[in-house]
Amino acid sequence: MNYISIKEINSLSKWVKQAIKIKKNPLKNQSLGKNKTLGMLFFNPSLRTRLSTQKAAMNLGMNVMVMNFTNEGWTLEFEDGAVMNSGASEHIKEAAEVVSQYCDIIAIRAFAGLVDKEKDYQETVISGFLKYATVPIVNMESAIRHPLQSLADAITMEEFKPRHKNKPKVVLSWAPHPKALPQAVANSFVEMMQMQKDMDFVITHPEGYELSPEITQDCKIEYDQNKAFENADFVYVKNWSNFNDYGKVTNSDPNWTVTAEKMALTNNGKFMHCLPVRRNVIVSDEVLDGENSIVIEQANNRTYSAQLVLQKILKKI
Ligand SMILES: NCCC[C@H](NC(=O)CCC(=O)O)C(=O)O
Ligand SMILES: NC(=O)OP(=O)(O)O
Repeated sequence: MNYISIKEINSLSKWVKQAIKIKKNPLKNQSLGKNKTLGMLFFNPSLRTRLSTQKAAMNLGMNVMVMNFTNEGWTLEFEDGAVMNSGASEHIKEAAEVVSQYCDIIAIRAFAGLVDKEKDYQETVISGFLKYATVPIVNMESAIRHPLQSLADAITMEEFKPRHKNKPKVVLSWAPHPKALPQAVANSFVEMMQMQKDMDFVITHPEGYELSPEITQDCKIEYDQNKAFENADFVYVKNWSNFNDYGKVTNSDPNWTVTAEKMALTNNGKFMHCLPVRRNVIVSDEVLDGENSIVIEQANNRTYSAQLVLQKILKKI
């Protein structure tokens, strides 16, 4: 079993319940991972993913090895048949086979390069590991998906959803950012929301900032952010760079920053963000520090999302 996309989950509501159960007693399965090794490979920086996944593995009694490829690993080649006479020192074929001998599970973080859309949306790095590794692979944010994050988001919404309402309203809102960021978090959030049975979902972003239509499918899009916020129970905020004008920042309109005035349009809505977040660019201090901000608990749930995934894989190996 691999965990590459949230679509791998057969019943989201069951998984969320299981994760909440783990949260109540995280050390219950301490012998499950005994003498098993998790290898965590990072091609990009991380705080939450690195520590929460390591924590989850430790809760299961696993050994953990972490490697940063950004400045410590050989530059890898992913193309079959490549003549390796320039930058890359090692082919994914050897690298993945070798790491598989040291680890029982390999977890990988490799963001989109945001230059070559086709390459990013083909998931070159994670596909290379899937092809050549001989052990299960866990996605810790690939070019186009962040399924450990969206599982944690689903857990968080289950904990905080208003009990009196049978169909909470959830808004995914784009917000400005100075740098070009991947679409992965937004893509996985959309895919997770499509699996929710009893939630109203709307995406809001400036015109031209549409995510991949293959991801959003028939999701409702509202270009007026204020309208989208009306009566929302959850506001999930995230910047992404342009998918059509690929990887470009074509809009940095501060009117899209989430402020207390905008949150006042909601149904006492909760504010969510995967973090790290740029204060007073994505969201005002007032909202982020306010009582409806659930970002810290959301980050806490990353441990139980990762623990559930590792637990399921360990039971199968
Ligand atoms: N894993 C959570 C988000 C990671 C990444 N954010 C970032 O790179 C933010 C960096 C900055 O704000 O400088 C993203 O958007 O996919
Ligand atoms: N939310 C998240 O994935 O955070 P990190 O990038 O710090 O791991």
